[in-house]
Amino acid sequence: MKVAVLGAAGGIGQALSLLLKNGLPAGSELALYDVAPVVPGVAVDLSHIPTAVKVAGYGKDDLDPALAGADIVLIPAGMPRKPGMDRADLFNVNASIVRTLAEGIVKNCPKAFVGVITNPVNGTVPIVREVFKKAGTYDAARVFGVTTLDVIRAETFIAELKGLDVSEVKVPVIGGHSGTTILPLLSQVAGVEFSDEEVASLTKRIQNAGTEVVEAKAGGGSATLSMGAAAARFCFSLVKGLQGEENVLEYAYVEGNTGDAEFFAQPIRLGKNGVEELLPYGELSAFEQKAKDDMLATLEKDIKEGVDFMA
Ligand SMILES: NC(=O)C1=CN([C@@H]2O[C@H](COP(=O)(O)OP(=O)(O)OC[C@H]3O[C@@H](n4cnc5c(N)ncnc54)[C@H](O)[C@@H]3O)[C@@H](O)[C@H]2O)C=CC1
Ligand SMILES: O=C([O-])CC(=O)C(=O)O
Repeated sequence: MKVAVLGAAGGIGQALSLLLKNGLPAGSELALYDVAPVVPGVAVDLSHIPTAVKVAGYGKDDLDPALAGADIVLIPAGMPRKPGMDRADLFNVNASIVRTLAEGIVKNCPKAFVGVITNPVNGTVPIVREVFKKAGTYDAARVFGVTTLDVIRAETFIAELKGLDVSEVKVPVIGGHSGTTILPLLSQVAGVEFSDEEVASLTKRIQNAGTEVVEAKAGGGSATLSMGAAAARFCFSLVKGLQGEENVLEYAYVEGNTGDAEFFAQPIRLGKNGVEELLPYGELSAFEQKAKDDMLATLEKDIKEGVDFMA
């Protein structure tokens, strides 16, 4: 198993790479790519951890060898937010970074599973699709926008509020990955009752959790450690699917079949081919139905921005 992390020297990249070094199956290879000159050092540093995962660092001009033969590619490359910015404000800088990296994937490992972390996810995932389409190698089952951070935040906040064991809390989060496009389905959380006020305030907190971190970091970036944990969790699920484990379920932003928007985060079953099955997100409460109807125009605009960038 070879996993490539593109943007590996960044805040997310380093946290994620550490978790992968400690958690990938024995015999795996971890390829760390970044344009920042520190990346070989990050690889050397991680290589001193005694696990059976081989780490190599690749600088600016070595995207091709970093990607050659990769089974999974995770992309946390690009600029993070500062206070006062929306994720959409990152599009101009990050769109071309994602395009360049996707072109490298198409050239070197067109069958890899691609997990896109770079914001704005709502628009960067369509860019990856368009790059693959141009090359004639697009497979919707292999391209994922990583929305796992929304899921783990929802689990954490609900467990805190209700005094539950967080490992037992499962929360569906659908839609996109910014503001109101993030839609937690609190009506589907098993064994928990919420008042209308709790639904309203928890939904808002989950939607604004990224901004909560951006403001607390006061200009020093956005979520990196929790995102590293979220991306590692998603990657380990991809690995389990690849290895033939059954019933590996996750939520991710994919070109799916909900009929809501071209790309939409929904439940998926992972397997050897990536998305083995697109699953329905089930029944929505009146609150959730309205929130979904209200956000679709924003999500569609975000998707169109990515598609138009490649036109
Ligand atoms: N999907 C999600 O839930 C989340 C997404 N993000 C996004 O992830 C991205 C990265 O965030 P951080 O790690 O905090 O930023 P960072 O600034 O700490 O790291 C970004 C890294 O990308 C590298 N980079 C820039 N251009 C590159 C290129 N062409 N090829 C390879 N590497 C390149 C930089 O050198 C840097 O090391 C941001 O766009 C951020 O908004 C952040 C948190 C959650
Ligand atoms: O808020 C941001 O800019 C980073 C992000 O996507 C998140 O933390 O969910």
